[in-house]
Amino acid sequence: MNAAIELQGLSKRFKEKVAVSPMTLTINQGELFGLLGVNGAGKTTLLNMLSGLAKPSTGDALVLGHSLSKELPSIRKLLAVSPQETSIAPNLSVRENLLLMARIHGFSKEKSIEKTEALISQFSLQPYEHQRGKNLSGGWQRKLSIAMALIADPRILFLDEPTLGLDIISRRELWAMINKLRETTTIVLTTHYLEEAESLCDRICIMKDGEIKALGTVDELIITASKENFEDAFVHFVTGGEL
Ligand SMILES: Nc1ncnc2c1ncn2[C@@H]1O[C@H](COP(=O)(O)OP(=O)(O)OP(=O)(O)O)[C@@H](O)[C@H]1O
Repeated sequence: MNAAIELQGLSKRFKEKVAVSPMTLTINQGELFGLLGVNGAGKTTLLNMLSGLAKPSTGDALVLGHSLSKELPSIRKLLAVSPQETSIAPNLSVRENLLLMARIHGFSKEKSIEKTEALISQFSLQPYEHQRGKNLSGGWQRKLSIAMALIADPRILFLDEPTLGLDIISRRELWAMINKLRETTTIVLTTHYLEEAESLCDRICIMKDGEIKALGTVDELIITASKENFEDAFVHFVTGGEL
C-alpha cells in the first residue's frame, strides 16, 4: 500500500513547551486515520505542521512523496484542511463562499461556477445556497466548510473535529458524508468523540503530551489494553494504565 503521509521525526516546540515530540508514523493512501487525545495532546499542532501553518522544529514528512521541508507549494496542492473554527465568510452566501474559494485557488470564472455547482449538488446544499454563512445551522456550516476544503480536489483532507458541538442527527449526517468522501480521499480526522472514531476510522493514533501512546485499529487497541471496550482502552492509554 502506498503512503499518503510519512512522518519522519517531525516535532514542534514552542519555546520551552514540546507540543509534538519527534513522531515517526505512516498513514496509507485511502485510509481514514483518526488522531485522538485529550486537550493539548498536540493533534492540531501536528496537522498545522503538515499543512504548512506551523514550521516544524525538527524532522520532515513526506506527503504523497513530497518533502514538507523542501516542497511545501506542491503539498499545498494535494492537501486541504477543514479547520476547527469555521472557515466560512459570515456575510457571503453559501454559493458566494464556494465561488470565492474557487477563485482563491485560481480557477477561471467558468470553472469556479462549475465547481460550485458540483459541490452544492454533492453536499445537498441547494436549499441553502443563497443563505448567508452566518445564518446556517452549525451542521450546515460544517458541511459548507468541508465542501470549501474540497474545491481543488485534494488527495488528502484534514478534518479537525468535524462534528464538534453538533447534535446527534447532524453528526450522523456528517458521518455518512465523510464515509462517502473516503472513497476518493485519504482523510485524517481529529475528534474527542470516541464513538465517532470507532464508527469511522480504519486506524487510530492516541496522543498525549505530544507523544504517540497507541496506534492500531479499534479492535487492536482494545486487545492491547486488555479492556472490554474502546472507551476503557482510550482511558487506559491516556492515563498510562492508572484508570
Ligand atoms: N502557538 C502556541 N504557542 C505556545 N504553545 C502552543 C501554541 N499552540 C499550541 N501550544 C501548546 O502545544 C500543546 C499542544 O496543543 P494542540 O492545540 O496541538 O493540542 P490538541 O491536541 O489539538 O488539543 P485540543 O484537543 O484541545 O484541540 C498545548 O500544550 C498547547 O498549549
